[in-house]
Amino acid sequence: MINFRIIGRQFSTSISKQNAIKNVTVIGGGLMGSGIAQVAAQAGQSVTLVDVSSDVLAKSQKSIGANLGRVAKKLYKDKPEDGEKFVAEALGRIKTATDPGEASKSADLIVEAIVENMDVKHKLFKQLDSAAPAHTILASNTSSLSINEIGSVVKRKDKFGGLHFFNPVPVMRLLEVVKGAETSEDTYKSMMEWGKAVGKTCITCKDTPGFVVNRLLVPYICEAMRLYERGDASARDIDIAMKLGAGYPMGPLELADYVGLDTNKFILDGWHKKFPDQPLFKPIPLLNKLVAEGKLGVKTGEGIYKYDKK
Ligand SMILES: CC(=O)CC(=O)SCCNC(=O)CCNC(=O)[C@H](O)C(C)(C)COP(=O)(O)OP(=O)(O)OC[C@H]1O[C@@H](n2cnc3c(N)ncnc32)[C@H](O)[C@@H]1OP(=O)(O)O
Ligand SMILES: NC(=O)C1=CN([C@@H]2O[C@H](COP(=O)(O)OP(=O)(O)OC[C@H]3O[C@@H](n4cnc5c(N)ncnc54)[C@H](O)[C@@H]3O)[C@@H](O)[C@H]2O)C=CC1
Repeated sequence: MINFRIIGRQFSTSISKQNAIKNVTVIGGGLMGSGIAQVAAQAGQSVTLVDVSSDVLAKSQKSIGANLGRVAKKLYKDKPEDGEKFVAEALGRIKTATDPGEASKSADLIVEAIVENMDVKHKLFKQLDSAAPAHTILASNTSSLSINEIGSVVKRKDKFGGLHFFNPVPVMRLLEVVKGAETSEDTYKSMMEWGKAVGKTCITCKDTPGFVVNRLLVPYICEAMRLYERGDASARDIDIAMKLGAGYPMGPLELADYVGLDTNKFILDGWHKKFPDQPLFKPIPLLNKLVAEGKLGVKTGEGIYKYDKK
């Protein structure tokens, strides 16, 4: 087992002996999917990364290469040639594809990380359920939707659950493993073992809105946006306050841009629809305006803040 640290966080690239999952298909090559593909490949697994867009896949491969380089720099500080080998080998384990059905045929585990929309996820999971072998576990990386509701369209309900990663996936050490009402004990154990094998500390959570982290974090981010919208403090000062006053690595408004304002809006709108009386889930005009203008945060070069385009 190789252990290493990044900014004080412990990582491991071991493959657990009990982990029977060797072939992983990740659907969605955006922010989260590319990170999930990276950590699985780093752990020695064969990965197929799927997206509807070839352009997205080309961009993902580029960012995975760069992020593997950051990991290698720390892992092989004194042996850069070994670092180059590590990057090349991990990249070599990642194939890309645009057809989810075809890419499911050899998967032991499929992790879905596409847009946060129930209808789109349902359509995809129906297709995956009919294309994947009987033993394949299907999991969603949803931030806020119900695992039971997403899984309602699959026949293999015992082999369906939630695997919720955090952004940036290669750095954040937590994985929330979510048991749906019909997730079997075997599936749950396999998901926990796989999480450990890709270097994460796993916690278990029931299928409740936002699981643990987002149920606490999303209302916090939303309250910061409302504070800013009311003009109570500037964006910079709100972020400085939470970094220096509460010890957070990023302020809430920086974090909103980092997660993606579209994702924040998908989460809030979904919860508001389900729980219309909960004041914490009420729509935020500023968020709606920025998303309508295509200002989605870091990924589009502008959100609450402006960013240099790469
Ligand atoms: C919406 C949801 O459903 C759930 C969510 O994900 S909610 C969001 C959860 N995430 C957070 O809360 C993130 C909070 N922010 C942080 O932890 C930190 O600001 C951060 C790790 C993102 C960046 O840290 P930073 O110190 O500000 O910046 P930076 O110097 O670029 O990165 C720190 C280190 O991480 C490494 N790093 C950052 N991103 C990386 C990546 N994608 N891959 C590999 N390494 C990475 C960098 O190489 C750097 O390493 P060194 O310090 O050794 O050079
Ligand atoms: N952004 C974040 O910080 C986090 C997001 N999540 C969740 O992960 C999921 C993905 O989020 P992001 O990676 O941020 O989104 P993103 O917008 O960066 O990536 C989504 C990708 O899915 C692709 N896609 C859409 N429909 C598809 C389909 N039918 N088949 C294949 N690919 C398809 C899109 O082309 C896009 O590249 C969402 O459910 C989100 O809620 C979970 C944790 C953190």
